Amino acid sequence: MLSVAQARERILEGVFPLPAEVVPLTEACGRVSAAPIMAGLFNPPANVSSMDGYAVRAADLSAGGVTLACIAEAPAGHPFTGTAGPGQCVRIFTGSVMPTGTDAVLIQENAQREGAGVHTTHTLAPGTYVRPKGQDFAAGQMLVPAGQRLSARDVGLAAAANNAWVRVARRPRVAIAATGDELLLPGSPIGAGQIANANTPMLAALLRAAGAEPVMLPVLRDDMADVATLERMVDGVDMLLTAGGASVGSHDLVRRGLEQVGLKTDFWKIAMRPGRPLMSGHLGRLPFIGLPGNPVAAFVCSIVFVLPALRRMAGLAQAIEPPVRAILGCDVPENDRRMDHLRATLAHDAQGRLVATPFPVQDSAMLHVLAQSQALVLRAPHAPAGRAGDKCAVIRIDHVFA
Ligand SMILES: Nc1nc2c(c(=O)[nH]1)N[C@H]1C(S)=C(S)[C@@H](COP(=O)(O)OP(=O)(O)OC[C@H]3O[C@@H](n4cnc5c(N)ncnc54)[C@H](O)[C@@H]3O)O[C@H]1N2
Ligand code: MOO
Repeated sequence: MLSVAQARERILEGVFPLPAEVVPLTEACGRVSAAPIMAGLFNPPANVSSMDGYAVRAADLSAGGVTLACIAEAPAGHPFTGTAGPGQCVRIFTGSVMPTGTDAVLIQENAQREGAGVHTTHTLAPGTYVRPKGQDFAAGQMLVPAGQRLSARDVGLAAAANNAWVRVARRPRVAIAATGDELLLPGSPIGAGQIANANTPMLAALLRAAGAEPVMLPVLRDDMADVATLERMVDGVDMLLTAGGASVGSHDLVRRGLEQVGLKTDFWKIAMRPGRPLMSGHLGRLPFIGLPGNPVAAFVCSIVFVLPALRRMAGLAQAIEPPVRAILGCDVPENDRRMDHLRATLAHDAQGRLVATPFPVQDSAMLHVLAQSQALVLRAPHAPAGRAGDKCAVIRIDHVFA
């Protein structure tokens, strides 16, 4: 059986960066830059004051005190067009362009205004309270490289650099089809043997939080012909996910149903818990991942396989997020040959270390446990028993909404 790492590599080899689109800056947060964001101007655009006060010539200020002639007032946005000569100053404010001839700012707290005169006993080094032109960035400078998920900070930076639009990777459109005769829409009257479909809403939410556009397909019956109709529902999508019908039961027909309409299965079954019956392949050129039906397995497989594939589609340099170091909060038994992903809470101990404590029952149908978990503790195949306090690696699942 393939290892988790091998399966993920195979999936990543079969997906490619999507074309770019141009979006208004206000829509850019969370998107991935598809071209470098460049500075269209200098910031600040000129030498500007960082305080309210008087633009002075530092050489004019002497230890014994001096009275300067205030020749103009130049608020931010209204630069003084003249020149301040020796013995002269200009009333300025935070953000005002430094008038020609001045080189320092006397803050108003250290000055006494006497009619047209400004008296001070303070001395200043040249450059005091002056932000030099381009201190933050220069015109033509690259500010954000391509292939980076844009933060609110990046949006502020791009705006300051006079960009109204940014080029970003198109959001991947991901079709999701749950399978199972027992599934009904949440909120339906539930009859004997029926359950509410948890996977479609959960996966749609996860995908949306990861920057993709979920396309929710109808629930498929446990019937090969019904599964085969999927082929007609995936026009214009970038990836197809199914959930359920992946295992060996005679009703688990996703693989066989899709193979009838051209699915080329790359692999089926991997050394992973939860998620052994994971499938992967291509339907024509469309990447396909068949998730197991148990909702916890479907979620964990999405974190481990689908999100990296989406990162690659978005053009992010790092498709696989490295696990985080933690220590175990309780003993764990030795592992078998399947890489395990134990649902766990996270806390900090007295030394500030991250402590991951797996739940005692790790059934892959227990959504309440999953919802209370903040991390998946990774247990390598054949890992020996672990003791509370031992180091471990975890995948955090407590980021916003995911
Ligand atoms: N004889 C074997 N049986 C099973 C094996 C095996 O290797 N040999 N593998 C087990 C493992 S591991 C998993 S995981 C499951 C995966 O099975 P399927 O992918 O075929 O999923 P289903 O049988 O369709 O459903 C499993 C379980 O999950 C419930 N389910 C399915 N879809 C949803 C949904 N959208 N919302 C809520 N719950 C859902 C379904 O009712 C079942 O209870 O197979 C094991 N069996
Ligand atoms: O993958 Mo299954 O989820 O171990 O139950």
